[in-house]
Amino acid sequence: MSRHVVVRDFERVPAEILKELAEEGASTVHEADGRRGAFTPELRPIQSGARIAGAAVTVSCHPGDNLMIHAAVETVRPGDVVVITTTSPSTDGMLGDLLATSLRAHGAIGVILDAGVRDAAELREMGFPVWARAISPQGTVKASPGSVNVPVAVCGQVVNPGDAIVADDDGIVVVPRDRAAAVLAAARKRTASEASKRERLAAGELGVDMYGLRPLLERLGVEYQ
Ligand SMILES: O=C([O-])CC(=O)C(=O)O
Ligand SMILES: [Mg+2]
Repeated sequence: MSRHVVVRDFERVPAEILKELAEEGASTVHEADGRRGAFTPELRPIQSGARIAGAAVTVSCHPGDNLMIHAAVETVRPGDVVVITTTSPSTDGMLGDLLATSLRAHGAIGVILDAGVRDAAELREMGFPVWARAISPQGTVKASPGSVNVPVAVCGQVVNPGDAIVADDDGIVVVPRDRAAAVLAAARKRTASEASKRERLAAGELGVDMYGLRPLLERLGVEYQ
């Protein structure tokens, strides 16, 4: 039988860094990390306008079974984002307002769920953000072992416990813990340069001039008629 574990303690990206990563948002953070870390876009937010960054608590569940989400709750610390996946694809509604209430009571600020979510209206009402593969009433059981706070692969990315998860209306990005401070510095720079570009574009300046793209268009053989 394979070994299943619940890891209680691990290092997290510091809260000051997470707070600022949330302000930068998923797309900027992804660019700032050399276009790394973006989840493929199958997981969609069930609400709009939520923008969070937190340290990952990871949960690997048997499909159709939410036992390990319950086991994960006591490992959550304030500010964490719970990243849940299943060992084979599932859209069953593994988490709803009750589990969200329990996770929130221990400090979770949101959930990334590579499976189905339910009680969508109640979750929106609670203001508890969830990104999920599906919304589904399909219930799940509590019967199979899994693991908590081990590395998980979700939507093309590996998430280690304690990594930074940044999620908003654009999607989800993971930043490895040891790169988070450097990525934040790069994101700040990018945001500053975007502010001046935004002003110039609003004033009518053309991207082809601002980015110096005319020689490129010419080199590529694009003819103006
Ligand atoms: O209880 C469950 O299995 C999932 C759910 O609906 C909830 O957390 O509210
Ligand atoms: Mg429910």
